[in-house]
Amino acid sequence: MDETLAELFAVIEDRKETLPDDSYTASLFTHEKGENAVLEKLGEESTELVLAAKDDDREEIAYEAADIVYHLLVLLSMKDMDLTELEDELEARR
Ligand SMILES: N=c1c2ncn([C@@H]3O[C@H](COP(=O)(O)OP(=O)(O)OP(=O)(O)O)[C@@H](O)[C@H]3O)c2ncn1[C@@H]1O[C@H](COP(=O)(O)O)[C@@H](O)[C@H]1O
Repeated sequence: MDETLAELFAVIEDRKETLPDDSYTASLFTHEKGENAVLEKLGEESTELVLAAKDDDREEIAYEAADIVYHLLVLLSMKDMDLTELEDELEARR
């Protein structure tokens, strides 16, 4: 899981740097709404996750959770944070 997150974060950082035309990630970094675009996504997907959980829909829970994790990593990158800051916080709670 750590490796998956690290690889995804590296792709996000690359998209931020290179801004390819066909990249959804790049479109979040250049969105006219600024960081609100990713913040709105996180809000919408949190609601969708809650609904999936209430329905006991395991497939939908995994889908929405993945959407949230991806957009969370985009937010960290947007704030020029590193994945280790999240990992350090989680480690400090063990
Ligand atoms: N993990 C993701 C990822 N998760 C979600 N998304 C996009 O986030 C958007 C979510 O929007 P919506 O919630 O409106 O859409 P939805 O989830 O299809 O529909 P609902 O949940 O609303 O029913 C969709 O366009 C998804 O494609 C992602 N886009 C990209 N990635 C990763 O980022 C990499 C780089 O992608 P590009 O930047 O597009 O090259 C990819 O290889 C993936 O590894």
